[in-house]
Amino acid sequence: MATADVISSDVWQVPTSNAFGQPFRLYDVESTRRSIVDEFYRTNHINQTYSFALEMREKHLKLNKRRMGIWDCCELLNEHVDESDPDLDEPQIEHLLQTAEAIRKDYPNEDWLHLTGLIHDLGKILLHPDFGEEPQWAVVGDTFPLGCAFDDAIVHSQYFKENPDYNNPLFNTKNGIYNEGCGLDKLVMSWGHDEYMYQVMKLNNSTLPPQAFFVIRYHSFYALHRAGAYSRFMNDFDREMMPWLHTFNKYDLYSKSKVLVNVEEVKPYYLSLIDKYFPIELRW
Ligand SMILES: O[C@H]1[C@H](O)[C@@H](O)[C@H](O)[C@@H](O)[C@H]1O
Ligand SMILES: [Fe+2]
Ligand SMILES: [Fe+2]
Repeated sequence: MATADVISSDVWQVPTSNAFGQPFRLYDVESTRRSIVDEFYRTNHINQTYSFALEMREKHLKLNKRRMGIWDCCELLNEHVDESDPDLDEPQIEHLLQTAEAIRKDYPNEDWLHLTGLIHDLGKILLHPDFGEEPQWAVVGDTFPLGCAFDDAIVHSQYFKENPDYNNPLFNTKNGIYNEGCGLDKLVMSWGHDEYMYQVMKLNNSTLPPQAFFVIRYHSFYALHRAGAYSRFMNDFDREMMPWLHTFNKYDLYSKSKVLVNVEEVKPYYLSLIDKYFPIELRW
């Protein structure tokens, strides 16, 4: 049998361009999604203040909006497209499965990391009417700490000039209200799907390992995991977790593509992982 024309590879291939044929995470050049993404970051940077983040914690961490299982949430998220993303305009369930399947190819034995891929963006459910239909700027996009100066490494940092915290002397010094080495856990991050999902996992007693919690909580903190900004706030635990965040990011970012995963085909495998690490029904 002739097999020479079948190119198969055992490792997942990192693509060189996104679904629109451009490099990933280009925010400053003309691109298909530029105006949507630009406007997204303008409103995000103006409105994400320290007090707003605290208000949103108060509003959403009671987890009194809905009861459902992890897979139900994946399906519910299907109708939403992320306006902050220059690299993808597919429904979210595809992004979740693309991430998880790419990880699975390279780390066949780390089932917890497959499931982390599947669930990492489920916090975007805050866009749904049952959760108050939060605006995109309060749910998606990169995250950053509040209560200290905004770093230039944050995407579109020019828009922070109109953020009320920018001129608040309590918050606008280098370290603001924090001490170096205090640990990332002490930082109040801009509100969004990362922190929400981290808390959902924690408050519903997921048995996933600490690495999974860390990855989900900080996967949008590009200023840190890509540029090293704010690393002065890390403690030993954070430094131990960090390599997993770097590994995860490769699959989260570069698996975005127009080649879609067949949902029904992989569903039984992911249902078995959900069953292993989560209760049947969670509070959201
Ligand atoms: O546009 C994307 C998207 O919203 C992702 O879910 C988030 O994790 C990224 O940080 C962001 O750049
Ligand atoms: Fe995300
Ligand atoms: Fe993602």
